Amino acid sequence: MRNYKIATLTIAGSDSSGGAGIQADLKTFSSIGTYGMSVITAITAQNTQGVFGVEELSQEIIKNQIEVVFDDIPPKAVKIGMVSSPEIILEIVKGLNKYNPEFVVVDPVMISKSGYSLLRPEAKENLIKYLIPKAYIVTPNIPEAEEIVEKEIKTLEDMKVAGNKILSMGPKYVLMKGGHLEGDAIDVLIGKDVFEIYKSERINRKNTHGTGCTLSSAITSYLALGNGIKESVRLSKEYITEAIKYSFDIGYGVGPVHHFYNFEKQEEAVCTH
Ligand SMILES: Nc1ncnc2c1ncn2[C@@H]1O[C@H](COP(=O)(O)OP(=O)(O)OP(=O)(O)O)[C@@H](O)[C@H]1O
Ligand SMILES: Cc1ncc(CO)c(N)n1
Repeated sequence: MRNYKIATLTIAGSDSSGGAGIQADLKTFSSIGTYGMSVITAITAQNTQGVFGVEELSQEIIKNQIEVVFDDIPPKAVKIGMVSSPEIILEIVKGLNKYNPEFVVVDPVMISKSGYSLLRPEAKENLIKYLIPKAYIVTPNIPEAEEIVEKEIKTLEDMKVAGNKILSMGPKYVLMKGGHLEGDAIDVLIGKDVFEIYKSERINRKNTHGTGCTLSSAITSYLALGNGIKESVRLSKEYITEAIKYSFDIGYGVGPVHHFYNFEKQEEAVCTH
């Protein structure tokens, strides 16, 4: 059930072409039915063909955005995406410590689909040491997980081993995303007493710009709306699978996934005035 009085926040980078980053996150929040807000960490000049420039925002304005948002509309769940520098990571961790949101979803964004690095190499240490331990759930894809555990991942068994290693770094749950392997798209959820496999058929489409951002924002929304972790991931996997199925050609490169908007009657949305 949608509830526009439940706020969700994305702390991430802007994608000027609207397919990934902040823009994908806000589209997902709206489509699932939470009130979306944003703290922008960096601006990327990006389109379906690649990333052509990045400008990080200052620590001051990032801190300022976090404080004014939390002081006015405390989000129930927060998603963290592109956080490119060690200093930006520390600023965000300070904010999380100050406000203690119930759910923190960390998508450890490192490299864009087009191969552009969105995390400075020197930021990896802070990501692992300070941000991942704050996560309720962390959602690495295969290359990100390989970078975090410093080991190659080729099979489902490798995914389990790496997932457990990441779990030992402090988050409550790890969702290992298998989109980069061959065959079915298999994601694995690992927690202390949780082990779940989410499987969908691989959809043969080139337009997968923003899949990771969309999945982690969907999890953020479903958690905020009161679903448990397994149900949140199940619903999010369903969301991303449909979004990829109906992705479309726009631009000359890797197009975006499609966000569905179900404009139900006003009275069906929970939104008391
Ligand atoms: N071709 C596909 N068909 C079906 N599901 C897919 C496909 N590609 C990815 N997925 C699913 O999409 C979700 C995102 O996974 P993926 O591994 O693509 O994330 P990502 O690499 O972080 O994305 P991004 O490049 O946007 O950061 C996962 O649930 C994955 O299983
Ligand atoms: C700003 C931004 N965040 C995340 C991604 C995901 O790769 C991207 N392409 N751009």
